[in-house]
Amino acid sequence: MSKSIGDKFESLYLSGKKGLAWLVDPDDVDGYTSFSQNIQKAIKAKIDFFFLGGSLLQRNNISETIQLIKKQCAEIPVILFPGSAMQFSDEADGMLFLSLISGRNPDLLIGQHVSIALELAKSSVEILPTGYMLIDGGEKTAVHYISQTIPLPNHHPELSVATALAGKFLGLKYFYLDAGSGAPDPVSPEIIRAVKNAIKAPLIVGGGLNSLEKIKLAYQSGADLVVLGNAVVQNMELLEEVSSFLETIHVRVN
Ligand SMILES: CC(C)=CCC/C(C)=C/CC/C(C)=C/CC/C(C)=C/COP(=O)(O)OP(=O)(O)O
Ligand SMILES: O=P(O)(O)OC[C@@H](O)CO
Ligand SMILES: [Mg+2]
Repeated sequence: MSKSIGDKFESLYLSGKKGLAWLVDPDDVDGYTSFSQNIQKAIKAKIDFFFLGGSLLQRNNISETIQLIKKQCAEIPVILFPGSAMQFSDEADGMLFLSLISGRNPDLLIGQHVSIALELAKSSVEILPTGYMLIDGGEKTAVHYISQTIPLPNHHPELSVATALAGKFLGLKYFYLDAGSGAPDPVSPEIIRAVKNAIKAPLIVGGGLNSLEKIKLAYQSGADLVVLGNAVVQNMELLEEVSSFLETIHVRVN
């Protein structure tokens, strides 16, 4: 792979272009045929990254899922978005090395990281040090429950800014604002805007982005990379809709 994933994140941030990631839940990967068809749709929609992971995975099929993706497209990077250190595969291109800085659960700030560090050092998986911040999306989501942490309020930007800045001062390079999967309210434009202005670094946004309008608003507020999970499970065509929208703005940017 020519450019590193970190470089790709940086260039989205620096160019003002917008990226799109599809979050694949390995538990949902059942039939080879239907998954293959969806991969084809994702390729056609020119997604930038596959994200792979879940709060609570039931099956041990991460490597198998990566192989299915790689068989059809070796070019689009597969990035682990792990709920725990157990969700590791050295067949991935990269791993969001998430530290849950919105919470005060030491295991998710540093514990899981220690348990996988030696294995990561031996692998060629690219490590992406990421400040992961849960934002209140109006409902308790799986990530809130599993992490046993309290999300940041969705309408109090100073708290999110202070949290993100602390992460930046600790050396984290990328930031992920997540309202939690299937959240009724996505991360608010004011939080996205305030965090982006403060950190001046690549910003990933996800959780509850289930319509083109919500996705556009996230991009316009400062998201460099949007992550879509549940909405795509319901309707694969959303990837194509977002892609068409991105083509129009990319034409305007250049
Ligand atoms: C860096 C290492 C080794 C581990 C990270 C450990 C951390 C900080 C985890 C954060 C807390 C957590 C449980 C995150 C999970 C994030 C994730 C992959 C969510 C995907 O969505 P789901 O919550 O599975 O959605 P569904 O319920 O819709 O499947
Ligand atoms: O499934 P959705 O709501 O798109 O959320 C994606 C991801 O950001 C959750 O961690
Ligand atoms: Mg899941």
